[in-house]
Amino acid sequence: MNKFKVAICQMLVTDNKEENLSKAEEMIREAKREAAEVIILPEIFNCPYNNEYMVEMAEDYPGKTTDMLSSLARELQVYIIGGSIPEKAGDKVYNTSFTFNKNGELIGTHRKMHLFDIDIEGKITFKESDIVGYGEEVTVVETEYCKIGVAICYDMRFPELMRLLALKGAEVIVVPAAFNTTTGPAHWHETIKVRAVDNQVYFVAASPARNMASTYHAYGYSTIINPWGDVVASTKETEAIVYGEIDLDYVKKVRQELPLLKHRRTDLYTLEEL
Ligand SMILES: O=C(O)CCC(=O)C(=O)O
Repeated sequence: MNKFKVAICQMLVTDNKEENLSKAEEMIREAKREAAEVIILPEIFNCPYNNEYMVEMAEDYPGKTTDMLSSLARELQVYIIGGSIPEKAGDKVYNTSFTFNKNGELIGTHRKMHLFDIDIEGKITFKESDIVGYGEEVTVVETEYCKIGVAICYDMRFPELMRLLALKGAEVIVVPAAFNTTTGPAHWHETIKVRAVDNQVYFVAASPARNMASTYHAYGYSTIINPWGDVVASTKETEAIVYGEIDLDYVKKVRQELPLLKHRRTDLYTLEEL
């Protein structure tokens, strides 16, 4: 089984949780009709990406959103990488991605490790760490196809983490993300391309659609890049499902022809997970 089809549901997220969940369900069902086997949602898909909403709408695991993802995965016999949601754990909130296998079992939980605390003069200020706790684990999930590294948005700006995912065996890296109309045009395409090329993986970056009625204007442009750096599939800022084929033989081929991972000078430098 060296090929499989992935789908990114680039959905429009509003401040109505019920609407967001129905939209996610509708798009997941549509992706299944198109024979996707791994279906991916964007970062913070059940509420707006905004500190007040994230606190107000945070859910425990298991909860309404994760129950829905799990039962859809089981019913439709697909993997679901459930974007991310604000997860309540005790008195903390995390920005967390839950992954379910075809039996609806939870096979991965990634809590965003790098929090988006930025202040770009005259453009955008965001301080996620005011309300979100730091994740502490590197996440690689085992699927029947291959290992998939999962990280969330700002996490992808840290090449060390992306490299660790590849060193832990990931042949695909999936990143639910929500760049914005300042950092998106500046860095989105370049970052996902270079992470794919550096680590010789398929890189799947899943954004919400842009909602100008919301306080945070997501960039959109969900994209799948292959290990050579070619765009497999992409879209613009409006709602859409992006489909692409992952070819694991191609990962092998690129890694054989240009053996970057083997040519690292680990006698001179190392990268380790503590
Ligand atoms: O890195 C960026 O430019 C955007 C990051 C972000 O929006 C996030 O981490 O949610």
